[in-house]
Amino acid sequence: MSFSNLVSDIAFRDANPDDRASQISLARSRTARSYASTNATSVTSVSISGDISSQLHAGYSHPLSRTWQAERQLTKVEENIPCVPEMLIYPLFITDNPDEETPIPSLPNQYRRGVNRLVPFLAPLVRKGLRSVILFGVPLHPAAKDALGTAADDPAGPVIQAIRLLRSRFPQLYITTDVCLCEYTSHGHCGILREDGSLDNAQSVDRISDVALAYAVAGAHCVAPSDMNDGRVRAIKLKLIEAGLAHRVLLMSYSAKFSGCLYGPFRDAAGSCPSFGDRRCYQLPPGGRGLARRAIQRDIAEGADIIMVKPASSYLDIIRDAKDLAQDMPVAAYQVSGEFAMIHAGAKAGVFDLKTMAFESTEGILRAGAGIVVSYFVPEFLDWL
Ligand SMILES: NCc1[nH]cc(CCC(=O)O)c1CC(=O)O
Ligand SMILES: [Zn+2]
Ligand SMILES: [Zn+2]
Repeated sequence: MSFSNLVSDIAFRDANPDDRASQISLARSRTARSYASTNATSVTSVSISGDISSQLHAGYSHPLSRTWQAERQLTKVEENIPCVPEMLIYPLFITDNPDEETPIPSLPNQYRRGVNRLVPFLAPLVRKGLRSVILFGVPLHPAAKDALGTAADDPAGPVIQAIRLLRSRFPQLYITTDVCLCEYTSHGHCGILREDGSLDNAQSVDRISDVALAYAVAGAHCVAPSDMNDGRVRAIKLKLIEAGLAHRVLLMSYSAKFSGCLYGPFRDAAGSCPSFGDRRCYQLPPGGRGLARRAIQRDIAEGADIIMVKPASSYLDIIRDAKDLAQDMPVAAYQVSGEFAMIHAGAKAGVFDLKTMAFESTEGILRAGAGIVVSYFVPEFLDWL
C-alpha cells in the first residue's frame, strides 16, 4: 500500500466529527485526495500527498495555533477552551483525629488532616480557584477497622463529617468521595472476604453501594467507587435512583484501574496496605488492554457518568481507548501517588525541572483524551497558572 493511501485510511478510520484534530487530518487527506484525482491517474502513483501531510510547522508556530493542537490544555489563551481549574480534582486524606495535620513521608507536600484542619487549609486554595476535591477517609485508630469496614459510612466518621463541613463552608466546591473499604477493613482489602480469604463479590457490592449512598445522602456531588468489584456501578446507580438522588449525584467509576506498584505512597498515606495477598484478583493486569476496554464498556452500560483510568502516564493508550469508547462522556485520569512521587524524586535528583515535568506529564494525559485529571499537583497548578 502506498503512503498516501495509508494516511487517508488512518485519517478516515479515526475521523470523529467532534474531534478537531481528526477534522484537521480529515481535511488534509481530502486535500491530498483531490490533488491526487486532478493531477495523477491513480492515487497510488502520487507521492506529493506525503509532502503535504508533513507540513506541520504552521500548526505550532504561533501561540494561538499551538493551543489548537490540544483538545484540553493547561494554559489559558482563549476563553472557550476548557482549562484549569475546571478540569482538576485534588485528593484529600482525612483522618479521624480532628486536629491532626501530619505530612505523608512518601507523598511530598501532602498531609493527612483532621476535619478541623480542612477549612484553614482549603480557604486559600478555593480563593485561588480550586473547584473540586476527592475525599479519602483515613481512620488512624486501629479499633476503627473491622472485617466489614463499618467505619466507612459512620455518620461521625471523617468522610461524612468532611462532606457536611465542606458543603456548608465552600458552597461552590465540588465534592467527590472515593468509595472503597480498604481504608476501613482490618484486612486492608477492597471488599468483604469469605472465610478462605477470597473476595465475596455479592456482599462487597452490597456494602460498597450502601457506603456510596451514605456519602450521597450526606451531600457528596459525586461518588467514585475504586473497589473494582463486579457490578458495583449498577448497584450504586440503582440505590441512588431508589433514594431519589440520581438526578444530582454523579457516578465516576474507576473503570480501568490497573494493579501495580504505583499506589505505594497512597497506601502509606491511607494505611490501606492489604495485610495479606494483593489486589491482583480485582485490579487489572498492566498488559490487559482488552480487559480494560471491556471494563469501560461494562461500566458505561451499568450507568457510570464518568469513566476513569488509573494510573495515568503508563496507560495513555487506555485513556485514548476510554475516550473512543465513551465518546460522549467525560473521561478522567488519576495521576496516582507513585507517579507524583516519581516526578518529585526525578526533580530532586536533577533529572528535570519539577514544574516543567508537572506540565508535560499533565499535558500528555490531556492529549491522550482525559478531560478531568485527579492530581496531587493541583495546589501548585493554581499558583503556576
Ligand atoms: N482502593 C482505594 C484507592 N483509591 C485510590 C487509590 C490509589 C490512589 C493513589 O495511588 O494516588 C487506591 C489505592 C489502591 O487501590 O490500592
Ligand atoms: Zn480499596
Ligand atoms: Zn486479592
